[in-house]
Amino acid sequence: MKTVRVVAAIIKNNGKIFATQRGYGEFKDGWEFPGGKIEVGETPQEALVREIREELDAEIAVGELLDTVEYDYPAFHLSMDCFWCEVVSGNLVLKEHEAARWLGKDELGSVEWLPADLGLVEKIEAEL
Ligand SMILES: Nc1nc2c([nH]c(=O)n2[C@H]2C[C@H](O)[C@@H](COP(=O)(O)OP(=O)(O)OP(=O)(O)O)O2)c(=O)[nH]1
Ligand SMILES: [Mg+2]
Repeated sequence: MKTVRVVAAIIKNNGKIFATQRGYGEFKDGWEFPGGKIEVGETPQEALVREIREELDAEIAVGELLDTVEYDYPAFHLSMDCFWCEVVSGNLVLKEHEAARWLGKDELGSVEWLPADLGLVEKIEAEL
């Protein structure tokens, strides 16, 4: 099976996490952490800065790696590095997503996360 290497931003502010709802494609309407596929020649951190510019029109500071999610979808293996991040500038404009919410510790279970994200969400909950 092919492996898809992805980076995701766990954007935190005031104890809340920024969750986004996918606006197109196979996983449309599923909730995720913004980010995307690492391109050839990029470090994971560089890819994440680029993806957040593209998807949210914002500049972030990439902090520590929280987890690397390994998950088998029917059509591919997902390997996703998930970093704690903070917004440095910009207003988080939804360029590709259909919705977004800031979720506190007790609200993390209130959206329909993509299947690969469930373990990660528990880990975030434990650390918030
Ligand atoms: N960004 C992101 N992708 C996730 C998460 N969970 C999860 O299973 N995925 C999957 C969905 C996609 O198959 C893949 C990442 O794709 P993506 O659609 O964000 O990639 P991208 O931004 O580069 O978009 P595209 O140009 O390929 O359409 O990882 C998550 O929390 N965040
Ligand atoms: Mg994306």
